[in-house]
Order: sequence, then structure tokens, then C-alpha cells
Amino acid sequence: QAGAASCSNITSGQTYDYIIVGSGAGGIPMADRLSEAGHSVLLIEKGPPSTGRWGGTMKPTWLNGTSLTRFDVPGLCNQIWHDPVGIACTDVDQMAGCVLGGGTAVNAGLWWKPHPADWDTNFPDGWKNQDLVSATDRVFSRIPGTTAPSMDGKLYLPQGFDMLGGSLAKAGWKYIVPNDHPDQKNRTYGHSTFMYSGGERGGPLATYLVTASSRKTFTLWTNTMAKRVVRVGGHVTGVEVECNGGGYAGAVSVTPTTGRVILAAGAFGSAKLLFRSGIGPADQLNIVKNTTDGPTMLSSDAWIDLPVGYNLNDHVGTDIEISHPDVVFYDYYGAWNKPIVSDTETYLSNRTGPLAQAAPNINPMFWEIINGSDGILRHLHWQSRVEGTGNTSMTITQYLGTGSVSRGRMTITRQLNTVVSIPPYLHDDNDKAAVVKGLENLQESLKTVPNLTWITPKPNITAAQFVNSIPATPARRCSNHWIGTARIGTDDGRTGGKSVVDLNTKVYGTDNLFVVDASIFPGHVTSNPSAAIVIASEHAASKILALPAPSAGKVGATCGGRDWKGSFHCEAGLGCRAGTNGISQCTARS
Ligand SMILES: Cc1cc2nc3c(=O)[nH]c(=O)nc-3n(C[C@H](O)[C@H](O)[C@H](O)COP(=O)(O)OP(=O)(O)OC[C@H]3O[C@@H](n4cnc5c(N)ncnc54)[C@H](O)[C@@H]3O)c2cc1C
Repeated sequence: QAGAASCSNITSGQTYDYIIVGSGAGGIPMADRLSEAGHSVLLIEKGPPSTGRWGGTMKPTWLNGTSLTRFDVPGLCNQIWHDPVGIACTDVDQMAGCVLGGGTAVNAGLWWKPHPADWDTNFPDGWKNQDLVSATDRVFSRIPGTTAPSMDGKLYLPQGFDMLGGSLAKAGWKYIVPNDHPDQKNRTYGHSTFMYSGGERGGPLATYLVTASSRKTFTLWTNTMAKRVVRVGGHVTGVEVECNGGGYAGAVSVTPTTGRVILAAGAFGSAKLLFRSGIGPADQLNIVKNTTDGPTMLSSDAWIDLPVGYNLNDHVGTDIEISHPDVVFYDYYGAWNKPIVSDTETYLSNRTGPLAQAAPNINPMFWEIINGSDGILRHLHWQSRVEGTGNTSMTITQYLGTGSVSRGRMTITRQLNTVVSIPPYLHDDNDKAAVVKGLENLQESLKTVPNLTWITPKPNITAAQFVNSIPATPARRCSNHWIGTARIGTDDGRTGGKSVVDLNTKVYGTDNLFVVDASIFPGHVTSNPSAAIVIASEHAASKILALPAPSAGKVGATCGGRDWKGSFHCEAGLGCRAGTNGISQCTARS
């Protein structure tokens, strides 16, 4: 691969049919689909390269002399919590990956085919489960995922899985191969499924980005931060960028008339870009106005009032801890600088052993659906890992997903950082009741398991007391599965609705600005969301490619200016206003 170019040579004046901001779960598949369709595509990523294939360099000494980096090795995925400098986003008050690949470069690789209700419960028409079938098939044909990441097909250190899975089976829970039965999420359990391939990270970085990069029409800039989009009324002409570490700062333009910009900078990053581009609630735009952006920000008469940042959601996480003498801890944290040498050797020679598995030995997964007194079915995903207060501990996190109705809000500060100002956790009684009921059901299922000790909660407090005792704050309940800040729907947010983008993922009030990432999800999915985000990106790509290009005289079409010809007049009611590059566009007169 060519790797990534820097943004220092922007002045060439080249334009792109599509500029995509952000190379995560949403951005990479989109870049591939649009370039595959023959368009010129620029993908802008503010972070550095991550995996070795793309020129990444960050690694522990035992990887020196190999092409691998910390991002490639599944057993090093948790290093993000110890050593996030230069990797985690610094403008977000939550953990997020600001490197090539975004969350898909730093995450634990958990990879799930969505339950039908993940789409049917929250998404609008055109985005229901039946509409997503071909996108899902495309994603899983490229990234099938595996329950046995080690290349010898063995599961290493399976004691936690065996003890807990065996206990659930005795209590009547059913074993499934999860991605063979995505619709079976009620009292089922199975092995964790990861997007890993060949004993390495895999995922979008190893598939979609590889095919995109093989095309001459595709360009990737890393270490390049998008500041805001350049727009005239509802028409976007380009993106203002700044090279990290200095260098170029200015605009890069889309193809006049037909070019489009797609924001895929994540639930915080895309919302922030919208704010800085004068799109969002007035209270947030007024904050931006009072920052260093102020002097060059669009004037308030050009602001588009949309509920960006509302509808924030995350899986509410509730951690419990058990211990059992059969469980065996593996020191994945030590694998950075004090690894077990024989394990590094087997990993390096044939991608086998514990280091081919995600830290900290994440297994098993189990699921239950709780029927609320409000008639809503709420999905619980339980995620087990072998770590805790002792060497035989397992910590199990319960996520409340599909069906949850609590929402929060993200906002921006005067330092242009984004924050969770209203945490989205457990504002609703039935959301809380589902969390409590799920815990009670698990306690019941495990109550006769010999030698199993409950560490948290202790046996002398009720599930409800326990759930209430944990603050509903990101510090205690966060799952790093942030979504929802630019919701998709037919209810246009400019006129009192909740939605920021329409069914084609186009921002209301614009004719060529799109958002395609976790931000558009109206509500949560059952399990870890990255596969669902990739599927949504595939689906959005089909919708965007099917949109007609703006035709002569319509909003967005080139008009007047240098290229004035008869066919460059605007339709009645539209004005011809200056854009960048000396080319003007037809825009609404308002
Ligand atoms: C530590 C951690 C572990 C996780 N584990 C899992 C898991 O095991 N399985 C799973 O399914 N999900 C997991 N997730 C969640 C999952 O990774 C995210 O939900 C997903 O990556 C979000 O996709 P996205 O496209 O919305 O944003 P991201 O993947 O975050 O991508 C956004 C990209 O945009 C870039 N960007 C932001 N602002 C700008 C800007 N102004 N200019 C240029 N570039 C910009 C960022 O650097 C980033 O690369 C985890 C998340 C974290 C943080």
C-alpha cells in the first residue's frame, strides 16, 4: 500500500467528488464504495497511521523488526487504557480513537450481526431490517468475523467460558453460534465473535481501506484535521483543514456543482464539525461564536437550527464480579513490556496462542430480552472478561441496548472540546427495571453453581439497591458506544422534529452535506455497535450513490462567475452566489 499522504501539498487546487472526514467504522466503508463507483474520493483523518499496513509505528519492543504495531495484535488492544497518548482523542471527554481506523483501530474487535429489532425498533422506513439485508451480507462477506481468532482454531484459556457457559446451560440458557442466529438473543449464550483475521486486527482497515487504496481516484490524508465545512447557504463547497504540527491551513474543495462532503468523524467529532459549520442549536453555535472560530464563523443569519448533540446515547454498563477457582487469569497488561516469551514466539511465528485473542480474555457473551411494563422489549447483552480483584475473578458487564429510551446530550465548550453534559443513563424507570431484572435473573441462574462467589454485588444487598448505588455517570456506566448526536429520521429538526439527517443521511437544510457514522443512530443496538455502523455506512453509500446530481439551475448547480453561459442561470427564486474557486452556485435566497 502507498500508505497515507500528508496534507501539506493541498495547494495543488485539486477538487474531489467526495470528501469524507473521519476514517472510522463509518468513513472507511463509505470511501471504498464511493471510489468503487468511479468517483474521486479524499478521506481525511486527523490522527496518525495505526496498523503496520498503513505505516503505523507504535509498538512494544517485542514487535521491533516486524511490520506489526500495537494495533495489529489482538492481545494488546487494552493498552489504550494504559497508554492513550497520541491515540485517544484529546477534544472529547470520553475515550475515542483518533487514529487511522478510529474506533476500529483501538477497539476489542467484537463483531456482531445485528438483531432484527436493532433496526426495526429505532430506525425509520427504508432503514428497517429487511432493507439492510444486502448491506449486512456485503459487510459479513468481507469481514465474516471469527469465534476462534488464534490461527490454530483453538480457544486459549477457556476456563472462564467453560465455567460460566456451562452454568448458564445448566440453568436452561441455550448455546448458539451468535452470528449464525442474530435473532436469538433471549436467554442464549455463545463465544465472542471478533472481526480479527489471520490472527491480526482485520476489520475495515484490512478490507475496505485496502480496496479503496488500490484505486487511483482515492486519496488518504492522515494527521489532517477538518475544522469545518465551507458552505454558501445550503451548499457545501469544501472543507477547511489544518495539518497537524503546522503546515497548510486552508480549504480543500469538492467538485463544483456535484461534489459532496460526508462527515464520519464519530458521534462527538461529526457533531462538533456541524457546530463549527454553523449547524446546530443556537446555544451551541453561540459558544462557538465566542471562541477563536468566531471571527471567521458563518454569520448567524446563515445558521441552520438543528438538534445536533441531543439524542446522545450509549449502552448503560453495569459491572458485576464473580470468582470461581477454575478461572485462570492471563496478564494481558504485562504483555506490553513483560510478555511471556513463549507466547510472543508462537504469536510471531504463526499467529497462535493467547496474544491472538482480545485482551482480557473476553468470553462468554450472553443475552436476555426483558419485557417492560411499558410494553417495550429491552435487550441486554452481557460481556464477560477474565479480570477483576483476584486471579480467579471474572468481571461481567451488562449493557442495556435496543429498547432503552433514556437519552442525554453532548455539548461544546469554549475550548472547542466536546463533553457529555447530560449522561444518557437510566432516566427512565423501565430502563432501570430492565437492568435490575436482568441482574436478578442472572443471580437466579447462577445460584447453585458450586464454588462460585459473588464479589459484586455482595449477597446481602438486593439487585435494585446495587443498581441504584452506582452513579449514572460516564465514569461508572460508560461503554464507549456513543451514538445518536445527528439522528436520522423524517422529522426535520428545523421544524420541531428530532432528526438532523434525512433518509439519505443528508443534513436537513443542505443539499450536499451528509453524516454517516454512529451519530445517525436513533437508538441503541443490542451488542457492540461497530458492525452495525459499517452496515449503516454500506447502506448509506447505496442511497447517496443513487441520489441525482444537482441539475442545471437547481440548488447547488454552478452558475454565473467565470463560466457564465446560458445554461448556468439559476431557476426562479434562487440566487447565484459566490463560492470558492471563483465558481458560484445557485442557492436559496433566504
Ligand atoms: C476503547 C474502545 C473499545 C471498543 N470496543 C468495541 C468492540 O469491541 N466492538 C465494537 O463493535 N465496538 C467497540 N467500540 C465502539 C466502536 O469502536 C465505535 O462505536 C465505532 O468505531 C464508531 O464508529 P464511527 O465511525 O462513528 O467513529 P470512529 O470509529 O470513532 O471514527 C471517527 C474518526 O474520525 C476522526 N476524526 C474526528 N474528528 C475529526 C476531524 N475534525 N478531522 C479529521 N478526522 C476526525 C477520528 O480521529 C476517528 O478516526 C469500542 C470503542 C472504544 C473507544
